[in-house]
Amino acid sequence: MGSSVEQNILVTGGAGFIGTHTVVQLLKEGFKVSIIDNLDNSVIEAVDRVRELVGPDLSKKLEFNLGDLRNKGDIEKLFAKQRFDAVIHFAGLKAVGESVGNPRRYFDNNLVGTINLYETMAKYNCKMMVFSSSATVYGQPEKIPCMEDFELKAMNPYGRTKLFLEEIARDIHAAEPDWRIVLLRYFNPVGAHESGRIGEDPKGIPNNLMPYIQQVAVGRLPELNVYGHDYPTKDGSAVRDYIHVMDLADGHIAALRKLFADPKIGCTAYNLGTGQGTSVLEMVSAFEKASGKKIPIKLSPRRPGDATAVYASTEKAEKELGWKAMYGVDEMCRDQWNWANSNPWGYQKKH
Ligand SMILES: NC(=O)c1ccc[n+]([C@@H]2O[C@H](COP(=O)([O-])OP(=O)(O)OC[C@H]3O[C@@H](n4cnc5c(N)ncnc54)[C@H](O)[C@@H]3O)[C@@H](O)[C@H]2O)c1
Ligand SMILES: O=c1ccn([C@@H]2O[C@H](COP(=O)(O)OP(=O)(O)O[C@H]3O[C@H](CO)[C@H](O)[C@H](O)[C@H]3O)[C@@H](O)[C@H]2O)c(=O)[nH]1
Repeated sequence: MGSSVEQNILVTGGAGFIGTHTVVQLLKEGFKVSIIDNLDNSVIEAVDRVRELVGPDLSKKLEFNLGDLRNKGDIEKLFAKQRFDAVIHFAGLKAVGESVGNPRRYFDNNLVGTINLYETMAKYNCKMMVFSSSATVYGQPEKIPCMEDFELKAMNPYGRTKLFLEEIARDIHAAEPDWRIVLLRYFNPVGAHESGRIGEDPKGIPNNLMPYIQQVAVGRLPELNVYGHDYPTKDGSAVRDYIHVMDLADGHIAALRKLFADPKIGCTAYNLGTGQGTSVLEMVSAFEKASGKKIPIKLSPRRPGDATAVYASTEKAEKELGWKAMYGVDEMCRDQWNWANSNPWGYQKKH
């Protein structure tokens, strides 16, 4: 199903985890794609794998630009040479712990980079944006499932950049109503493309659960620390809404189509989750089942700042974007393992 007119999309951070998976789907859906990425948290091999996955013909519609959103000139160069119909804005730093120790780096990268992007988009009259927000803007939710109209809170500098960037988007739209902005609040993206050719490849020791489990499974790490076993949940471990990265990628296509089709979209937030809560221990056992590997665990104290249970209300995205996650945790673990098993060191050739 290609789009009738070929639309040109700028994807910031397109070499990263969610970016690469989304670019594959965009190309398959008939969009033309330009990536801008400074490769701060990614490698060019990931973009090469995207080309390999979509094949030589669709690869002709993909352009990679090495550039940093903090340098307005890098963005300007792209807009000066071609017209973009919309921007999907993934580029940003995302490590919560690092943001606590170095908030200036987060404010500089995430806020300044995004403001430069808006300025350049406005200058070239490109006023459609899909922005990567996060369930982190719900803080420690008092009620679950999280609904888009809940009060928003930030728990750390990273979360504050997402909250500020949501507020900035709402202010820009309020002042200039011709902007169309979709804020996508991702829950916990996991899994990989079913081919096992692209996936998440964090630098250093992973902070997030699934990349950590995956590195235990391939023998890079000895055991998983399960942070918290005394939460008031079914098995004492914390509950999250894990979502397959390919479902997430398709959520971006749905958001783009909504932007193009609905002049009244304004600036609107949507949750991208499955609506299902899964505990850490349930995730471990689903991964063991998918991989046939035993994951040694150590029950450890709670991680500071973690919420007990977070999952999405998916009604608004279903109703207004016509999008619903298709995959469950078994498929997420199957594809995560497929990626890990064939790329134990990620995109590196060998350690
Ligand atoms: N993965 C998650 O758990 C999660 C959850 C909620 C929200 N998000 C958000 O989604 C977006 C994408 O996340 P991801 O998991 O793909 O992360 P990622 O780190 O894999 O991808 C981000 C990409 O942006 C690039 N980048 C960062 N700063 C840049 C800059 N100034 N200029 C150009 N490129 C830059 C990085 O090199 C990287 O390739 C981020 O904004 C993140 O905060 C991620
Ligand atoms: O080694 C680990 C890593 C994680 N966990 C636990 O696994 C759960 C999920 O943790 P993640 O770090 O994978 O994900 P979070 O829910 O903490 O946060 C992630 O998803 C959020 C959205 O909900 C934000 O976007 C945030 O930036 C992003 O890191 C938590 O209970 C955590 O304590 C472990 O037990 N051991």
